[in-house]
Amino acid sequence: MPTMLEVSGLTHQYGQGERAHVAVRDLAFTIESGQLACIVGPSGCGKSTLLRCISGLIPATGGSVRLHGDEVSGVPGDLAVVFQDYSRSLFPWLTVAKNVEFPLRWQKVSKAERSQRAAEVLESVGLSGVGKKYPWQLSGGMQQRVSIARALVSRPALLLMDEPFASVDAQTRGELEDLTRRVQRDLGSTILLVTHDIDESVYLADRVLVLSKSPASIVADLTIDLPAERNQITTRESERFVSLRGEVARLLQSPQVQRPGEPDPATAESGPGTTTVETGDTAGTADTAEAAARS
Ligand SMILES: Nc1ncnc2c1ncn2[C@@H]1O[C@H](COP(=O)(O)OP(=O)(O)OP(=O)(O)O)[C@@H](O)[C@H]1O
Repeated sequence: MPTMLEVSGLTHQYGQGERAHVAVRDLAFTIESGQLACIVGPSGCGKSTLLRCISGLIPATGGSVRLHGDEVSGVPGDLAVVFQDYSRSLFPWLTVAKNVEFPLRWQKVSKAERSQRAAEVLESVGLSGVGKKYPWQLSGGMQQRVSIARALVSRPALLLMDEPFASVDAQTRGELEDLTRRVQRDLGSTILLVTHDIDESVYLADRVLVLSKSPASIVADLTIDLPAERNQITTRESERFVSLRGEVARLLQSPQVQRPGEPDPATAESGPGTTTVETGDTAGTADTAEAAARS
């Protein structure tokens, strides 16, 4: 599979001088075309900052982001983002169909094609027949489906999702997870999704990237070798799922998972023997990090 996203040495620092805060440091990873990768990391570690840099909303202060080989220096036309807060991202004065068509207004697409594509994509997220309603007439889960449809209507090369299911109830969350995997499979979408939820990351992903605490760096890059067909009950009960979930949880909780040269404050006095995990080069880090987590 060709590389869709290449992040190299990515650093982002907010502010200058005494107020400077490095949110992400020297991140490097690639996402292949058609892959669904999840990012998990502790609260405040820099996940949203990473997505903002990838989407071109804020510039990297170091390193680079490439989308299908082109350097990202502003918001790329073929990238879409789904945010957690659907109620603030949909326009309440536009119908569902007009919300979904909205991104096509900047493309050379006729009015007839706009409405046809909106209808198709609404059908693909299980919302055919609601195009004439307004967002506020729909449930939260349905509104988030509209947001996903709107993101997909322009057939983006990369779909970024920032905690997309954090504001819906558990059952709707499961339905939206399955929808996301179906969309990835049916449309061949490349998806990078940030979540706080370890189970969700394992259930959804082909790969899970585990970030360190702030400033974020990659401490593990796990391949999720579960069968492609997933089921909310049987997959989550499977031995492999439970094992992978434990692996991610151990990585996240491990006090040993520190950046090189930055000892864990809790063990700083212990000197040699403090375990560190290489960052930057993601290859092979999972085993090292897991070993750190288990030691
Ligand atoms: N605009 C900003 N100016 C200065 N600092 C910021 C800004 N945005 C974020 N930060 C800081 O950068 C760090 C990373 O923030 P970010 O929102 O990227 O983390 P996150 O992992 O997405 O957090 P959460 O999991 O809580 O959503 C935090 O310490 C945050 O306070």
